[in-house]
Amino acid sequence: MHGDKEDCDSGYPQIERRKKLPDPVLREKGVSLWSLIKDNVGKDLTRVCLPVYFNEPISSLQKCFEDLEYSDLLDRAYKYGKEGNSLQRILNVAAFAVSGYSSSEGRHCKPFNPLLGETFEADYPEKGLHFFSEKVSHHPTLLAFHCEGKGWKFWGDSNLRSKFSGRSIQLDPVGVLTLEFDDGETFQWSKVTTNIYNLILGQVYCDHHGLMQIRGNSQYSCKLKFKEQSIIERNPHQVHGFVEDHSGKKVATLFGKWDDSMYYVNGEVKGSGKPKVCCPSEATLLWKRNEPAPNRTRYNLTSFAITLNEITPGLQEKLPPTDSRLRPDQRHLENGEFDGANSEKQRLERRQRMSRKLQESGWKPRWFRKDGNGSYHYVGGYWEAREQANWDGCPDIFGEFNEETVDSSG
Ligand SMILES: CC(C)CCC[C@@H](C)[C@H]1CC[C@H]2[C@@H]3CC=C4C[C@@H](O)CC[C@]4(C)[C@H]3CC[C@]12C
Repeated sequence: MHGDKEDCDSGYPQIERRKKLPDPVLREKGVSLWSLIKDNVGKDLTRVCLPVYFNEPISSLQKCFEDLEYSDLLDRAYKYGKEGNSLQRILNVAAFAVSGYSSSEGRHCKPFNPLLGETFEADYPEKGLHFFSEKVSHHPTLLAFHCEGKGWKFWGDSNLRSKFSGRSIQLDPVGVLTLEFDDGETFQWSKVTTNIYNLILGQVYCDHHGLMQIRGNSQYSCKLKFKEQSIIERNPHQVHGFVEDHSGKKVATLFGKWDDSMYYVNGEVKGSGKPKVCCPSEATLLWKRNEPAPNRTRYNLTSFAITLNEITPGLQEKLPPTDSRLRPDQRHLENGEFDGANSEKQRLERRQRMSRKLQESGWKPRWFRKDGNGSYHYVGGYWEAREQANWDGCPDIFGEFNEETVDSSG
């Protein structure tokens, strides 16, 4: 296996990960989404209680890590910047910011809404990555994450504002994502608007639109436009934008599709969408989406997403009691044990209703702190605690709860 040796990053252990989800124990019975939605019009989408039929077997803490599938773009951006190539750095950062959307294509299930204090760790030495996320607030629903890669750190918190508008649900992400390279260069951007269509008839799907601005202390900034789909759109999912220098001069043009690939050409190329001169043969490829998973299920998870809820050999003993992988309803769903999944989900949701009280009585996240601007920062210590298998102060959030501690008004 001579080639393999060269491909893998020397020094990083390879972890054998699964290629498919477990085969379901039972067949699932369908449920009408509309019959459930019509009773919930105007409510916060993240808090609507739906049967597990509408869930995919990963939590939003895990889904957050899906945005890092193409983290090698950041490794590349770090190397380029270190060699003094600031333009290549921002081009790769921009491609990374778009690449996170590719996993949403073909997905139509809702991730599990984590319980307050639930966490998720992803130790991917084969990618040179350490990722950690925690649900830091239940009202409003807030997640925070912190990730370290080869030469960079990436962090942020995610909150969604949702609006139901008859034809679709609109999700507006609130908050900024920050990327900091070890040489001190930083970039910040926010995610664009996501719409979910076909809630009433047909297959549910999502689309993304809006302007993404990537800025920081670099000499370059980048503007990317995610084009809103229209009924007559023959070429959906388009992203188009420019890298600009301090004076506002366009030094490179980016174009592509969030579910497929991104390219660039030097200089300014006018015309939005797919400019004629910008056929891929004259442009340079920055990012191309991985092949879809060969063993696709109804959930349409990517090969990368399939690995997120797996408990690889030796991992169970290392996890804190709050990790998403230990959440029983999600595990049941993954195994195709739908009755168990539904009853456990109901039990945990009942339990979750005491979170508001918990939060009001001064509950604080274990691994993140809120700063003056209301954004969350990792306080550190998770991987150190894991090293010592010391999970003091990590509550048993998935177990039975004591009825007396719950407000009977719910
Ligand atoms: C009502 C239910 C059954 C419909 C299922 C809707 C699916 C398509 C929804 C539910 C939650 C949604 C995700 C929620 C949050 C984000 C973060 C955002 O920055 C990009 C889109 C993304 C990743 C959404 C994609 C679409 C999504 C997966």
